[in-house]
Amino acid sequence: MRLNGEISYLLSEEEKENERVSLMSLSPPPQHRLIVGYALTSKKVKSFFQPKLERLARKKGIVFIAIDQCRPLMEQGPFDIVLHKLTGKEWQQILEDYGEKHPEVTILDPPAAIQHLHSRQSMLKDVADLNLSDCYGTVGTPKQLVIIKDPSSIPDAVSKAGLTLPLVAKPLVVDGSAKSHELSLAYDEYSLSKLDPPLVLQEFVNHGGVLFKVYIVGEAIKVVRRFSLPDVNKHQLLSTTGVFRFPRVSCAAASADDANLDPSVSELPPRPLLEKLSRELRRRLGLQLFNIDIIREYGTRDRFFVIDINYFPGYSKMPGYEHMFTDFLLSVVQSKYSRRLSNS
Ligand SMILES: Nc1ncnc2c1ncn2[C@@H]1O[C@H](COP(=O)(O)OP(=O)(O)OP(=O)(O)O)[C@@H](O)[C@H]1O
Ligand SMILES: O=P(O)(O)O[C@H]1[C@H](O)[C@@H](O)[C@H](OP(=O)(O)O)[C@@H](OP(=O)(O)O)[C@H]1O
Ligand SMILES: [Mg+2]
Ligand SMILES: [Mg+2]
Repeated sequence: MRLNGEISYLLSEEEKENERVSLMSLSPPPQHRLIVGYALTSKKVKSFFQPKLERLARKKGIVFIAIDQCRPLMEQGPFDIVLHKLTGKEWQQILEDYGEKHPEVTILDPPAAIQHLHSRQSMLKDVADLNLSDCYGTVGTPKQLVIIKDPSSIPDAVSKAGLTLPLVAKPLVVDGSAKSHELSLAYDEYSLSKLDPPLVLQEFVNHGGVLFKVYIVGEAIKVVRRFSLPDVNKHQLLSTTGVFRFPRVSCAAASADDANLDPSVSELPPRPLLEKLSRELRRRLGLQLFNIDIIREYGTRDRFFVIDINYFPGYSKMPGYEHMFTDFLLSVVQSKYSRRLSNS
């Protein structure tokens, strides 16, 4: 938190008392403002800054300031937190330089950690390594294969890797563009050579047409249901050939939370399992702001697969996001200050 635009490293006794009071009430003392600089695409600004977020933030003493990408970041601020979702090496370097020069500023999240989610090859690695299995269930990833080039080699590569059809073809790189979300479903081996690498081929897992999105904001998690692709039965598989593009089903505004669904399909994954998964992924990925797409294998109660992880997703679609997000921003700065207080 800033006091008259200065970094308040050395606190007087009175200031320490103010900080203590504010820590207890989870809001900054009145003369303090929590300054959050943000660098987001215009699409993200529009979806994220809903009036209810702006109102609540104002009430809690949080001020959002747009980072001017045409001016050096070093000349802007001071900020307590930098919130960002931009891609590109240049931006990554700017943020890394800024972080080195301003270690007192929390960068959400570190660019190198976000980078890990920009490739569908590395994205699910930590889930696979985690190999989570406990009394609540198992969490794995679908079998997948990366194809860098040469579409004609795909049928052979797929059969060598022992992948079972149908396969979901996903662009390898996830860079926020519409193209990186253009997915297709391939029903037969021959048609695979029509695909356009670089891509990831992932086994399609039947899951009853319902997907769970687990939104993570620091330590808080919230899970919602979304409609997903319908199951593919044996008959459809044998009688269908070709590669079919499909729209961004899980992103549609309509949620499946209120739909009248088969409980064996729609029952949320056990909370302790999701908490463990989220905690572990936060630690392994080094990220605080992401969501996980998870499905339950049809016909099972407790076999789950993570199919996608998104950095700084569409939080405004999550009920109550304004509370979760503002509490998180305050807690980030307050835990930083309580550490400083205990060291002073
Ligand atoms: N392995 C799979 N098995 C079954 N369905 C899948 C699988 N992979 C993807 N899907 C379906 O395709 C949809 C899109 O896949 P995915 O989430 O990987 O793409 P995305 O473009 O990254 O999505 P988002 O908009 O969440 O970023 C999923 O929501 C799900 O309905
Ligand atoms: O919250 P979910 O349903 O997961 O969907 C998000 C996607 O996963 C994100 O990839 C989108 O953000 P980008 O378009 O900035 O990548 C994000 O875009 P948005 O923030 O503009 O809504 C969403 O589409
Ligand atoms: Mg997804
Ligand atoms: Mg995604």
